[in-house]
Amino acid sequence: MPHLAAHDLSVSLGDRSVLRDVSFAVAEGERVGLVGPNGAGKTTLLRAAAGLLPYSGTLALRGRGVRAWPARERAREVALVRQQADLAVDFTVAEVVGLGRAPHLGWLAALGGDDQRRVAKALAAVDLAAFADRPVPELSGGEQQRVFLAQALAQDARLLLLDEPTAHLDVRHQLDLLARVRALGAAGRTVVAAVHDLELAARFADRLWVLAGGRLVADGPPADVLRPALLRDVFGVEAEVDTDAAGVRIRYFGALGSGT
Ligand SMILES: Nc1ncnc2c1ncn2[C@@H]1O[C@H](COP(=O)(O)OP(=O)(O)OP(=O)(O)O)[C@@H](O)[C@H]1O
Repeated sequence: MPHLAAHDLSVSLGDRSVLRDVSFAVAEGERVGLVGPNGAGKTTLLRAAAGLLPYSGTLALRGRGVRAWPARERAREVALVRQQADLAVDFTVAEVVGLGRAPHLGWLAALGGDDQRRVAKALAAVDLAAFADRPVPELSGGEQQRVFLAQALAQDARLLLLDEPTAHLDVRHQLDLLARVRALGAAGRTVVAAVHDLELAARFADRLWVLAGGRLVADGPPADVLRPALLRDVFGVEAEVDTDAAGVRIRYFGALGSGT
């Protein structure tokens, strides 16, 4: 049974049809890169998969409709790391990551020894062990992003939905984070991550989904999907693509219609 599967999934927000007839299946342990132009519906797809949006069609987590799962049970199975999560309160890094343990604890129960160990492990996994006692609002955007990834890791969900996890990261932390995400897949976690940088997406993912105008227009191995014709038609850029054992490299010549 797929870990996550959709059939003719459609989502409307307000009176706008944002996802249309999207079908896919993700196996346990697969790493999917979700790419597409601004406004294509990537965030919406991730939020729907987390059970946060009404939809039509089917969207099943381990064979059961995502909205049919009791919220607490679903939170042990799925973690969504949003774009630019805002934190208004002055929690420390360790406290915020500790919140990821909530679905595993009794009502208002304190973290036990095992929870503390998982928090420490999650902090180490994102290279933030030294930041445990720092207030989160004082951290840089990229550091905060790693805190929220650590929170999802501490949550110990089998399915990680990541919305632009590398957006605020410097290049070392981008590569480092995606390598860690790859390792999570190898450890049996399923990852679906929206990533704007197509080369980075190709580097970590087994499979790319390309969304355009709310439709899934391509689904396959990165080297098959990232062809010049698709880059032109979907992303509006002229580019050359080299594929070899080291990965996919894209040389951009310019945006269509911009005269560059
Ligand atoms: N609450 C809302 N009501 C109406 N339309 C919305 C709402 N939220 C998002 N949309 C629209 O849905 C479309 C898809 O948005 P979404 O955020 O899923 O795109 P995205 O692919 O993640 O974009 P980006 O790359 O810019 O983050 C956009 O056209 C957006 O304007």
